[in-house]
Amino acid sequence: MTMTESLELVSETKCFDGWLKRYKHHSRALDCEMIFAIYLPPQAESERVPLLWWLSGLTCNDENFMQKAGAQKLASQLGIAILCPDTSPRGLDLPGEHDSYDFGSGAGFYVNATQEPWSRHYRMYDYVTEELPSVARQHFPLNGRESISGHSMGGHGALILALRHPGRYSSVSAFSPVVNPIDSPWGKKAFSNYLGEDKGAWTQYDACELVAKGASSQPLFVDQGEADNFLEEQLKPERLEAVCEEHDHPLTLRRHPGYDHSYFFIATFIDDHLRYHAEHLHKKR
Ligand SMILES: N[C@@H](CCC(=O)N[C@@H](CS)C(=O)NCC(=O)O)C(=O)O
Repeated sequence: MTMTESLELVSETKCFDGWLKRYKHHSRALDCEMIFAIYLPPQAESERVPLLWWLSGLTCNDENFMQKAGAQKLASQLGIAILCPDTSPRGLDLPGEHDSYDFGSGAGFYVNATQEPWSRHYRMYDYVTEELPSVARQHFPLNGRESISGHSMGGHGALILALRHPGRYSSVSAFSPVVNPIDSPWGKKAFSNYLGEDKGAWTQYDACELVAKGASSQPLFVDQGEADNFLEEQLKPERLEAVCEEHDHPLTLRRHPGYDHSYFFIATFIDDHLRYHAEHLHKKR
């Protein structure tokens, strides 16, 4: 039996004939109060609509994408809902949690932490794959079809969730993803603290490792700016390209000269991603 979760409406704003709503709820997976945002297109007033998950990057919450990507106009036309979770548990004060931008609050990395004190709350993998989908199904007119996308740490999240759940997401895409976190400074810092020093436990959260393992054959669509200041040290898209090539895994990797890591890059290409996801979400089965 599933319990109906209660949601508190934080705000609602009409936008391109649909509604942008923010809700607060108690997360059982994270054991704290969380806020998420959902854009409901106008079609949701009379029918069930498909859902695009958007996972944001370091320092973000549920608002960055909704305020900066400019996705609502086309999502409204295409009849797609978009749900943005926050990027970490909130309202806690664990030791060191707020000391740096790339670890702790705003930096949950979409993993289930196993190390104290993080393991009590930092279970973003379960939150995004189990708890929030169940909340969304209970409260919104969704038709059960889902796709997923994200940026940077959230691009990593989108790729690993899709690779680990074959058949669940109709399509997956990412902007500037951390494709090989087990070998990037951001990933090493997060995984050693959340998961411990046993690197065997890290590989289940690494897109390159999952592709090498043949976890799923889902095509990957990635956009990367060539003027991104995190490109060489943290993101390393050439690693994903090489492993996909070696294992014959379908990948579309577009490199865009001059674009950086910011939401201006995302806003420039978000329509391509929305159309890509709409094509898969609306496909007749
Ligand atoms: N030092 C930068 C690094 C963090 C960063 O670039 N975050 C990206 C995701 S990895 C972002 O989306 N920032 C929030 C925004 O641009 O709205 C900062 O603190 O903003």
